Amino acid sequence: MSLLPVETALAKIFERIPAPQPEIVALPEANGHVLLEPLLARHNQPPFNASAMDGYAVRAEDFAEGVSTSVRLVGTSQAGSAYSGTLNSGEVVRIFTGAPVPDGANCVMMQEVATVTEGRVSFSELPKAGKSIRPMGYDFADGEALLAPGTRLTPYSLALAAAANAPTLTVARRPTIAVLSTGDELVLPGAALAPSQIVASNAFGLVPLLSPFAQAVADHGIARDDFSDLRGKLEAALEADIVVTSGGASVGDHDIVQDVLKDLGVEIDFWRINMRPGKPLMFGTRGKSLIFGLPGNPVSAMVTATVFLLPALRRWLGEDEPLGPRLVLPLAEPLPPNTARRHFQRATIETAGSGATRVRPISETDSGHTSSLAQAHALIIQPENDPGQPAGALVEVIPL
Ligand SMILES: Nc1nc2c(c(=O)[nH]1)N[C@H]1C(S)=C(S)[C@@H](COP(=O)(O)OP(=O)(O)OC[C@H]3O[C@@H](n4cnc5c(N)ncnc54)[C@H](O)[C@@H]3O)O[C@H]1N2
Ligand code: MOO
Repeated sequence: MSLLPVETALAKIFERIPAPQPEIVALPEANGHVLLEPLLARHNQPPFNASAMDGYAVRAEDFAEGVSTSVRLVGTSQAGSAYSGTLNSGEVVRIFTGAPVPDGANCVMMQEVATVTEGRVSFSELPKAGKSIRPMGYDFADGEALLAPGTRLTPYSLALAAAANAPTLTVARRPTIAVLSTGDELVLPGAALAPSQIVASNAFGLVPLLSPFAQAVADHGIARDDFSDLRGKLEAALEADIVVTSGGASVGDHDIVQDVLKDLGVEIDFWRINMRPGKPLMFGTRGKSLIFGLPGNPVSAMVTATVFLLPALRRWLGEDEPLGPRLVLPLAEPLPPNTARRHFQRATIETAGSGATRVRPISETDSGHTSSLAQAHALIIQPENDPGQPAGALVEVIPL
């Protein structure tokens, strides 16, 4: 049986991902979307030379060492209401944080160093040109490209978009996703378990894992290992851009997902990857729909979703780095030798007393062992046939 290398499988998936489609979203709906057009500043920020302090706007040259130390208070500039005149030699204007610096002034002295007596102001420090002034356009200039296409929008970048006066953004349309669990033995959480029944847990991890990248993730529930039940439920699921099944992906007599998919006209691109957990992953397409047949084992389902589906979704959205974040960290303890399959090993990330961050493999490797996956902070990517690594060796990890 030949098993497909992980990279080949990813490349085959990426080949089937459509080019990103534009969609315009208002800022409050834009978090997590990926920009398709650059964010361009629609004005200078700040729009005028602005004071960074509550204090007094002065001409620094009036205070050159040994020269006049007291100036005459002639007015006020506050946020939203500027001082209209020009500051002349020997004059000072009361100013507040964010307010426009009057023409002629080139320095703001904070009020803590000012003394005001009978309409005149003196300072305990020497004013210097440029002090406590944010020049017009200091943050960004009108027309400047602030965020590039491919940027995933965060609360930080959305605050920037608002500051740039952009009420909407052009982003990539997100796919709709249908999740379908398969298996005669499955019951929903909360039910009383009859003998040989298993709680269907996969969808409860997959839906929140995929949701940040999707327009909607619909849980289509459980299909039985019965051709017509599975066919009907898969047919409905195929309305979505992406269909994700779990279970029935292997070689058992009840593993009929692939047969039903073929019957529905799905073209299978590949089946079985050279990795553990997750070997029986299946991928195919029908028209515009992509179908991922994940293994039923709970750890295999979540790991294959992390290794293949998340990059597929990032690619769909046109993200810069479709593989997502990767770290290289030293091992906190030795990593045992690997088999011929690439191993995505559960691990915790810890910060030692010295402050060094290290990754500690979790010895549990069973693909049905959900509690160890829940404890893991990362997956160590251990290459095929790796002879094992000593503590301190650097390994690549996928943070979870
Ligand atoms: N003879 C062989 N047997 C198996 C092979 C093989 O190559 N030859 N591969 C093994 C590997 S590796 C995996 S992974 C599993 C995957 O099997 P399936 O995708 O067919 O999964 P099922 O048999 O349906 O279920 C496996 C296991 O997971 C439980 N399960 C299923 N769905 C859910 C769910 N939604 N939530 C929680 N748990 C679920 C199910 O009850 C089984 O215990 O095949 C190996 N066998
Ligand atoms: O692919 Mo399986 O996940 O090794 O049990």
